[in-house]
Amino acid sequence: MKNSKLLWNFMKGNRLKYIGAIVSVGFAIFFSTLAPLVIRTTIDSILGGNPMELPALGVKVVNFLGGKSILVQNIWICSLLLIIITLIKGIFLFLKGKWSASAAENIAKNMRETLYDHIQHLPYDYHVKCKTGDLIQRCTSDIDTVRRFLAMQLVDIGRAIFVLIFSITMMLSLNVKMTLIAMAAVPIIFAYSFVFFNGIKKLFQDADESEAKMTTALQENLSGVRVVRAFGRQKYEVDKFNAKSEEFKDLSYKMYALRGNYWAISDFLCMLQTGAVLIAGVYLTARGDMTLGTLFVFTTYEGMLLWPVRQLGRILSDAGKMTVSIKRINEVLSEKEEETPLDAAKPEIKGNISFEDVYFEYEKGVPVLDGVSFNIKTGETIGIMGKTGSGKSSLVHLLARLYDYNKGSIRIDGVELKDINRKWIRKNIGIVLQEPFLFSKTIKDNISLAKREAVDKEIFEAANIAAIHDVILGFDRGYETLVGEKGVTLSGGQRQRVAIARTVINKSPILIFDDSLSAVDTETDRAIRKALSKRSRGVTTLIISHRVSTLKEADKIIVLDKGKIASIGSHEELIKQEGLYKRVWEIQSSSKADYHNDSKVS
Ligand SMILES: Nc1ncnc2c1ncn2[C@@H]1O[C@H](COP(=O)(O)OP(=O)(O)OP(=O)(O)O)[C@@H](O)[C@H]1O
Repeated sequence: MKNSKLLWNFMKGNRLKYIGAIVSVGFAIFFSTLAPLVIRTTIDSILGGNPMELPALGVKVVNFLGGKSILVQNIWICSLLLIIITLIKGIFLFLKGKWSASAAENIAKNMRETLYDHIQHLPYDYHVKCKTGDLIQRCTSDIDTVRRFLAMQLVDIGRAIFVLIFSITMMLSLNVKMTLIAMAAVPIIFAYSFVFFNGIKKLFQDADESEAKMTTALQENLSGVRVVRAFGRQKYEVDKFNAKSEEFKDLSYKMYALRGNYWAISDFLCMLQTGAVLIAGVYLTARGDMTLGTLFVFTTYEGMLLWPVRQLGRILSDAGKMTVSIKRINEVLSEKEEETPLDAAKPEIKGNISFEDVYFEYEKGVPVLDGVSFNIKTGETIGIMGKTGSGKSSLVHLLARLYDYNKGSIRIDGVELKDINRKWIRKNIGIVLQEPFLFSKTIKDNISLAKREAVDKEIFEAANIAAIHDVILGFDRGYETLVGEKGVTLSGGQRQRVAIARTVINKSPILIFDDSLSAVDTETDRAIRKALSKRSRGVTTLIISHRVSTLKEADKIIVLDKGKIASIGSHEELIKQEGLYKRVWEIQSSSKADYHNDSKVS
């Protein structure tokens, strides 16, 4: 019910077109059923000597054309009438096709855009947890299933109903006994078709799923090609893909074999039905109980009837498939969007940050941050260190309102973070994520992503700060170099630096680097930090790193342990205390000494 309501809502603005398409199909079927009647009258009454057996409207048409005597002398008028009827039918079929296709395309476009827009506004957590492949399938093939149903099958249901109504009414008015014979196998064919397509639906679904598995294997292989090569897993990957391909082939074969059987058996049933009409019709005509023209009408109507009856089962089972797709689309649309109250504050952000007893959990009862309190003044640089999983990324994600904290308080320049507009806060906080994603665009487009109006000078300045300007100029196409899918044409360190340039271009009052200098060497790391501190005076900077050399110049370093602050202080203060920071410093400075000693030796 919820799903049909959703479909009905999406049809808004196109409902009239649909009604027009169904009415047109009704007219087309009406004219299709008229044609055999014209032939019947021509055979029986104009060429033959039988009296005219026509409804009042038919009599009026004959009189309009000049009466029976004129028609006998000008038989071409009957042919002309047939041509006109076929032409009118053609016009209505054209209108049906035009309106239903246009309505279906509009509805599909509407659905696609609504879904895409909705996905853009879903919480970050949804995207972290959802399966991307599945979401893509909902936005593409599920919408296409709905589109195909609306474009063809919905109108086909109307067509089948009109064919049944018109032909049965006409046949009943001509000969009741023959009508019963003509309809005898119809319920059987319909029931067989319905049961068959309902049964094969499961196979359709299995084949669909198997195809999705095959595509996923292919997509994973292509994305992870480097891992595959590095671990020499080509044979394993080929075998895995072949197994999926084999499974898909078997299911598809089974499906086509079953469908082949269905069409053969239903063809046979239809032949039997047509044969029965012919035999009974010839018998009745020979006995003089029925005219030759009426026999012609019955055989023609029989042909018209059987095709939609056979299709109706398929249409109804496809309607089931469409319902599944609509349900899957509805599931995404029912997900709650990130709240952005219109009255949320948009204060001037200077960069004072305070955490007070902050508690945060992803899953109920499993604290990720607990009792976290600290203050940062505008322009300070804060380092964050901690073992993996200690909550460093979660802490900075809270600042960007990618998640909301459960207890405690986070204030930016004295304003509670939860009261600040999400878009506003994200506009004022530049964050370089741990795994930066670059779009398949030019380097220039990637850097100016958050500031479309940026001029070359600003782009170059940002690239200079990120120590990537000279590297970019070294590429044949410079800033116009295209970044491949997920930035594969760039090295890890180059990708990180482009991501840094993309963030610093915006001159946000708060900058966050989530372990985003890990893939660059210590020299470049130092150069970037130096350039940043020169350009970003007054900017509050948070740097997450496992490298003491990156953190030691920070005003304050926060050491996190299992979601709690283990210690906080400057480099000088922390190396005097026992704890993680001191241990890491000792390990890293001794390995540095080893490295230098080794260098000297070599
Ligand atoms: N979206 C999520 N849903 C559920 N749990 C999560 C989610 N993201 C992180 N976690 C869990 O929260 C804890 C803290 O993760 P977080 O990424 O903040 O750690 P981290 O200190 O940044 O680690 P690393 O140094 O490896 O990046 C971990 O136990 C992690 O498994």
